[in-house]
Amino acid sequence: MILTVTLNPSLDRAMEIDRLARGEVIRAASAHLDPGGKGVNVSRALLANGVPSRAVLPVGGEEGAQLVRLLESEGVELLVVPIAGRTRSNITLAEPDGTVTKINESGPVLTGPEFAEVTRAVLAAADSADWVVACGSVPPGLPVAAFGDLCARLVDAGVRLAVDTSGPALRAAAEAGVALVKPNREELAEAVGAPLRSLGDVVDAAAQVRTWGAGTVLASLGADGAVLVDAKGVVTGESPVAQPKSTVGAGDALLAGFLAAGARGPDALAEGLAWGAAAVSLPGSRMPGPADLLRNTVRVHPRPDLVRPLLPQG
Ligand SMILES: Nc1ncnc2c1ncn2[C@@H]1O[C@H](COP(=O)(O)OP(=O)(O)OP(=O)(O)O)[C@@H](O)[C@H]1O
Ligand SMILES: O=P(O)(O)OC[C@@]1(O)O[C@H](CO)[C@@H](O)[C@@H]1O
Repeated sequence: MILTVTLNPSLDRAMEIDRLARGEVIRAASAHLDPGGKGVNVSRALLANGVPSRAVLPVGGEEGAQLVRLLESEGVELLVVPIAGRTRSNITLAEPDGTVTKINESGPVLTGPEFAEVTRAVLAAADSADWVVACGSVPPGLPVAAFGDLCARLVDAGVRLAVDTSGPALRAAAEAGVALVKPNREELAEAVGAPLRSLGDVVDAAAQVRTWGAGTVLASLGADGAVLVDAKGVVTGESPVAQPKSTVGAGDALLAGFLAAGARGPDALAEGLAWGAAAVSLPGSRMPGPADLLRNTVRVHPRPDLVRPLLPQG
């Protein structure tokens, strides 16, 4: 069983539009409402592929109730912690050329007592988990140090902990000695304070994050694929997508596939890439199931060309 923790979940509203024109009324061609938040998405992807998972999430207000209803209708096993604040709604605007504009609310305050309740739920359920996966932004009101303490408590308890977050929380997780971090290109560049222009830059940055304490770095690079750096070395890979629909949640699908396939080595990276590419081919934050996975388009490189430049950033 893989336990996910989403401290700042969301309702994800995605709309397909012709063109993002500032200051105009834009008519959406279609709209999707999905349960959202990075850990929530990891649980949804695992469930869609028959891997047992439970999701811990604080929820509040009408939006929170709707989020719970959506997740229950998908069959996601939940450990819900009620909070006073209102669960956020995040908006995605997707254009035909694959450009995605995302507007995320900061989310409700998570108070000290509410975080204590989340911590209690996580520690109680972690005993029976193969992995605990803590993902997404740290909500307002919660000090990064408190998030770091949660990571340290789980690591001290012998839990295999994977973290996908950004900014100071990413560094706090690495310093707590988590088994795995999954930054994307921007998050990794911000963590090391330098732009990443080639695969070699990514490998160097990942190596730096490992010196802070993280065991494995799985760096996701959008259309450039992903880079896996661990004690055994470096593996890279990619899986081209002919018609990207929405990249939202692709990183969560990549992480879910990597964990589902054992979380080490080229085979797990290849599985993660298949899940990430499949998520990109689906609209909104929809997570792929077995019928969406095209494993034969995945390429992994145990001896990668590290001078290969990355695609220019949009
Ligand atoms: N345009 C694309 N073409 C092919 N594969 C893609 C594309 N975008 C993303 N992917 C796949 O999805 C994975 C995750 O993408 P990305 O690096 O954008 O994650 P992310 O920023 O963490 O996403 P999110 O936070 O929305 O989950 C990549 O490693 C890659 O395998
Ligand atoms: O604001 P955060 O917590 O960083 O990210 C939240 C979010 O953008 O991440 C998921 C995609 O990975 C979406 O479901 C959700 O809206």
